Amino acid sequence: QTQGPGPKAQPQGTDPPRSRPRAQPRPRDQLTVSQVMLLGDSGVGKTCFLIQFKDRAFLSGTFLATVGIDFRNKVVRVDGVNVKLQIWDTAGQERFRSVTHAYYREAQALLLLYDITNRTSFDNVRAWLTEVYENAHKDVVIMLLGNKSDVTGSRVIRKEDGESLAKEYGVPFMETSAKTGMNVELAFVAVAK
Ligand SMILES: Nc1nc2c(ncn2[C@@H]2O[C@H](COP(=O)(O)OP(=O)(O)OP(=O)(O)O)[C@@H](O)[C@H]2O)c(=O)[nH]1
Repeated sequence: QTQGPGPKAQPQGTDPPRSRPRAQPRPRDQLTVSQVMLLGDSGVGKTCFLIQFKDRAFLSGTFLATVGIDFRNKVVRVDGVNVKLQIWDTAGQERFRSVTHAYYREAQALLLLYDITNRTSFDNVRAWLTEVYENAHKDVVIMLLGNKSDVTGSRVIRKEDGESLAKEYGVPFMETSAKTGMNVELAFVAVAK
């Protein structure tokens, strides 16, 4: 004769049922915070680069030089992990250098921009890197970006020149456009990674 369904007898000698373990946050749900600093000469497009990343917008024809430092947050997902980027947009003008210096040490990543239509901004990359090596944390992640790559007529810095300068300093390089959005997200994700 087969037994019908019914409550199963608790086997003798077994442990009492335990309460369910509290769910631990999986690594993919954790939020990592990283500080990223935008550097480079005044007018290379740092503020536009940040606005393009944050809002996917480009304010054409307007140039309001940053005063001191400004910052915005954005969360990016890298390899299944959420990374909150705290992005500091620094003033490129010399007179604000002492303000921005104070932030170097806290930065975990630096995006150093030059303008492909402006030779001086490219030549000044060496001076920016000297400042970085003197003031930033030794493990800081640095990336060199040739911005305004959407401009074709007045380009004065070839892509190869940017690549070889980056190679000389052992940093990764990309050409970007804060206007079209080309490589903007990619650059932030690369440093977040
Ligand atoms: N065509 C083009 N113009 C750009 C691009 N990025 C910025 N600009 C223009 O360049 C000018 C300067 O841009 P900003 O983003 O204000 O420059 P910045 O580096 O933040 O300048 P500071 O705040 O003084 O350090 C503005 O007139 C922008 O419209 C780009 O990718 N392509």
